Amino acid sequence: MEVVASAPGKVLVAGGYLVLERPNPGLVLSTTARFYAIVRPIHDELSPGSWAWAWADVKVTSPQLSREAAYKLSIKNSTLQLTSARESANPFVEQAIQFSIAAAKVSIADKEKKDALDKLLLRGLNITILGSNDFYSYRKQIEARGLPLTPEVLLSLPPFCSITFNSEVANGTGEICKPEVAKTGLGSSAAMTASVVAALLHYLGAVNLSCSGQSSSDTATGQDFDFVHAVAQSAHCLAQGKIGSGFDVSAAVYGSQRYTRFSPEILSSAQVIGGSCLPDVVADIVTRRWDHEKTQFSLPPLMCLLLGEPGTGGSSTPSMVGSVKQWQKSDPQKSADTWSKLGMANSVLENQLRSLSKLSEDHWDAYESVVLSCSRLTFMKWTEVATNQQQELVAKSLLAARDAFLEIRLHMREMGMAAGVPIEPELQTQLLDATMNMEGVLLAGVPGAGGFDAVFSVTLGEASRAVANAWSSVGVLPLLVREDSRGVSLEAGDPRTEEVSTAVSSIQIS
Ligand SMILES: Nc1ncnc2c1ncn2[C@@H]1O[C@H](COP(=O)(O)OP(=O)(O)O)[C@@H](O)[C@H]1O
Ligand SMILES: C[C@@](O)(CCOP(=O)(O)OP(=O)(O)O)CC(=O)O
Repeated sequence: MEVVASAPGKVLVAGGYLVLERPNPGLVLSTTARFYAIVRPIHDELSPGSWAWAWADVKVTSPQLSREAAYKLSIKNSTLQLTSARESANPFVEQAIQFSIAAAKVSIADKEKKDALDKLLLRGLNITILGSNDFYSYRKQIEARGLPLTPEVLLSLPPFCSITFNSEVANGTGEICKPEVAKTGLGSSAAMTASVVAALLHYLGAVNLSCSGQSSSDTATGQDFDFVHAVAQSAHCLAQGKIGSGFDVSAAVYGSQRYTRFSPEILSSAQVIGGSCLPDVVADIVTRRWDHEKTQFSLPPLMCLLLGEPGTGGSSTPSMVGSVKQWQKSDPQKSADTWSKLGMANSVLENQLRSLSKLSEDHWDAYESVVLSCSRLTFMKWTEVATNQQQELVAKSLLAARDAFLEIRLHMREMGMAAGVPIEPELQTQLLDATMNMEGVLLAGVPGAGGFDAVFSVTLGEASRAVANAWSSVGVLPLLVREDSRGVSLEAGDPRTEEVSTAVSSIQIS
């Protein structure tokens, strides 16, 4: 018996910083970049007498990191003890395993089923973790080999490539920092945690994800998904050592959405885990009333999400959040004013994108013809393409969405300036302005907390190709990631065997 579950990476297109405070929403798109967790037993059968054992074996393999970790699992406490080298540890995976097993035990009341669960655990857990190439940056390797910064080069990489590390850097104290995986900013830890939790909870019979279907609207309200979310969110916060807004975990579980954060008090028991035992903490967490809100939201038809890596270096979200919070304290009036303007602009953007989705449902022909015509024109000519009332509505909404986004960027820049952090750095501003002035471009911005990470664009029709070419020519690497509104999903099998048949694998770059 083998269970394979996957969860997507995210792009926060609007609501950065504000989403940290309830009830401000964030608009988050889930992506085609996915993490996969494969769970199978280590032993095919339970050896006689082993039912009385107190410990089970757990093996976690990360082929891309060439890493294998071995643990002993306490059947009574659901806790793990690392038995392999310390370097093999992975806090996100460890918390995901411990929380999932404890949660599965809490969710199963029936004595016979509890015994069956213990027997399954005693057969050991063999967990394999794989992340799509899209989560990792290959820019440096591409440049080092003198290859062009094009999506075609990325496409030629074998799937689930081994991961390269940023070079070790001294941190000023003479200490050598731990090398960090070079990332593209799609929320690898959240997607990885969600995939492990989903696969384990399904494997242990605590949830049934088999009917997860293809559309996120089928799954978004399911109790099973709420259970996966509560467990994944708690494990992720504990491993991360901080409570962010949680939009990344929510997108990994439910897919694209309008997200309002959970009240951080829900995790108060998880924070004091040092004192209380894990099963009690998990019993508390899964019975809490989780108050996060996720409403259906995704890009309207014929729109495309494109990401690019400018390669100007990464940024640290926690320190940027710290600076913004500091500014809120030191200048409450001005910061409240900027937040209120940002909140309004975010809401206009959301409403315009919603009305575009609605127009596409109600008046498809008008919608299609305007969007496709606009995809070949710069925004200044967009009103000219409308020849009837419905078409005019579509063109007006496109322009209103664009204006709202320009306003968002303006206030994000203001916020960055006031807080002393480069939320939309000057170099990015030039790139984003140039992109937003191209034919068929609706939006171009810095996702999430902003900074020097990836940039994104939302384009119309086939315009993404020209944008990708333009980005390549100015040294911005267009990524292969697109929007995919699906959250957690059960897979038919090991993604490596599925992808082998389709992959166009020519050059080895790692
Ligand atoms: N393919 C992989 N297999 C196992 N662990 C991985 C893999 N890719 C990333 N990780 C782990 O995921 C974590 C990423 O966490 P973090 O740096 O917080 O990233 P993010 O900001 O993307 O969430 C790290 O602990 C890293 O070791
Ligand atoms: C500032 C934020 O509101 C958004 C940060 O979004 P990013 O997408 O930049 O996040 P990371 O993947 O953690 O770097 C913080 C939050 O909501 O937790």
